[in-house]
Amino acid sequence: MASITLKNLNKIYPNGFVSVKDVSLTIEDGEFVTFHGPSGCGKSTILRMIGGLEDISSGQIYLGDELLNDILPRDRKLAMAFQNYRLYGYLSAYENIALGLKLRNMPRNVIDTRVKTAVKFFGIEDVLNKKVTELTDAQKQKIALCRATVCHPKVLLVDEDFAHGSDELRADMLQDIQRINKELNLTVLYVTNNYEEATSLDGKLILMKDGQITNQ
Ligand SMILES: Nc1ncnc2c1ncn2[C@@H]1O[C@H](COP(=O)(O)OP(=O)(O)OP(=O)(O)O)[C@@H](O)[C@H]1O
Repeated sequence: MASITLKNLNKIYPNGFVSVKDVSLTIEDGEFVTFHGPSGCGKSTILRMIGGLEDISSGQIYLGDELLNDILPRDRKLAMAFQNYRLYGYLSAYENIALGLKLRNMPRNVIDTRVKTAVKFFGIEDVLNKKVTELTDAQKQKIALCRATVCHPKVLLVDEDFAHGSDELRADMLQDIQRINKELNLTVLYVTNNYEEATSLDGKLILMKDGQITNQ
């Protein structure tokens, strides 16, 4: 089950700043959930805590019945699409997509099938053997999404800074993550500062202010 449950989640930084205040929330399996609020309201902090990139000060995060608090990020069955893609320029698109599968010691034929299925899904079969440095930003963005989905995560976490650079890249990314939600049945959590965008997306909208959810 890919539901996410946040129970009384708090994030207090060492300087005493409370970024997330007692947030409780249930996200159902397969939902597309958009977090929106002004800069600094804590929405990215929530995403980073779910992904395991930020320590939790108190509270619990569950994926289905599984408590995630003390599970390493790579073992959480979540994929993250954040800024900079973290692609390796000297490797080919294929090698970048396959990286996580290789680290998990998957058999070569399984890796091959998964990589080819992923590029087909995103319509970029033609770039498989190119080095990342030879790709356009639009292709790099899709390669990053291939890499995020190829490990068959249950949930995809996307921060809006993933699509940086142009409106076109952003529109592409939104289209892709909605397809990932609908066609691959992944639960998607998306963080955005843009109100019009947030209200135009299908699914659940979570509004935040000063570390709290305001529309519950
Ligand atoms: N290490 C830190 N120490 C103290 N405060 C921090 C630290 N990291 C982040 N913050 C503060 O926590 C608050 C929430 O940050 P967060 O990145 O979650 O905001 P956000 O709502 O996603 O905004 P943005 O869209 O600008 O990223 C901000 O006010 C930020 O300044």
